[in-house]
Amino acid sequence: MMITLKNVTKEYNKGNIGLEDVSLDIAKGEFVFIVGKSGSGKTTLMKLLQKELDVTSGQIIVNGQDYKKLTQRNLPKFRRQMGMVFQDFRLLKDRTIFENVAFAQQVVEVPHRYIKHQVENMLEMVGLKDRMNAFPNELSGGEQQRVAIARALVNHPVLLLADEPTGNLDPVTAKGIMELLSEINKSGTTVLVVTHNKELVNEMGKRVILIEDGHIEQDEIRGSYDI
Ligand SMILES: Nc1ncnc2c1ncn2[C@@H]1O[C@H](COP(=O)(O)OP(=O)(O)OP(=O)(O)O)[C@@H](O)[C@H]1O
Repeated sequence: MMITLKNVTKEYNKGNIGLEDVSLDIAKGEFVFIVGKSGSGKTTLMKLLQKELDVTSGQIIVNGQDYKKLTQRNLPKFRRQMGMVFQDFRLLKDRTIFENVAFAQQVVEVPHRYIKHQVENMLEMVGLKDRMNAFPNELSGGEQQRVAIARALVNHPVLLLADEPTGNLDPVTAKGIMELLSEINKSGTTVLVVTHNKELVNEMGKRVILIEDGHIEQDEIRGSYDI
């Protein structure tokens, strides 16, 4: 399994429940949509998976690593196995497209001579190699999201977590981004996508997990999103 949650509960201060007694298995290589109303617990799940938050009770195991045994010291290295993509892209505005993607590699101290080659390969995959010297504000929203995806993938993560990756994009661009995520999945990366985009969820015929009030309400292999 890539992801296992066993009876996971996350309780915030003042008794606010983020997730309650959630158990879940996601196999290596799966593509999964996480859907549900605002406040249902989707972001809580993503933050627990990134270990940005700790569980109140229960167990999380990702790629063989039990989160309880993950020390603060090992956390950065562990997180490098995960790529993350957000609704608001989160690119560095004063860096070029190339530098934005290269930055992820400099952080992990990839030898300089490899960086250029790998960054260019990633930008080629997302169709933006010819824009590598542009700055983020010279790109459309969809293009910026492609850069963010290239950045998330440049260290070859086993797991890609995307929180509302198409939330700021028009329907056609959103579809292109979902198709790109699907292609990435086909090359072996496990992909989890939180989204409110019903049309795309229904069109893509992937596994859909519906969260409601901190519980898994529905989990279907080729699911749809009707609520
Ligand atoms: N830091 C926090 N402190 C207290 N309660 C919180 C905190 N973060 C989230 N919650 C509560 O936990 C529940 C789940 O929130 P979460 O952010 O996971 O929902 P969501 O499904 O991601 O919503 P959205 O679609 O609006 O992003 C909500 O009731 C929310 O109020």
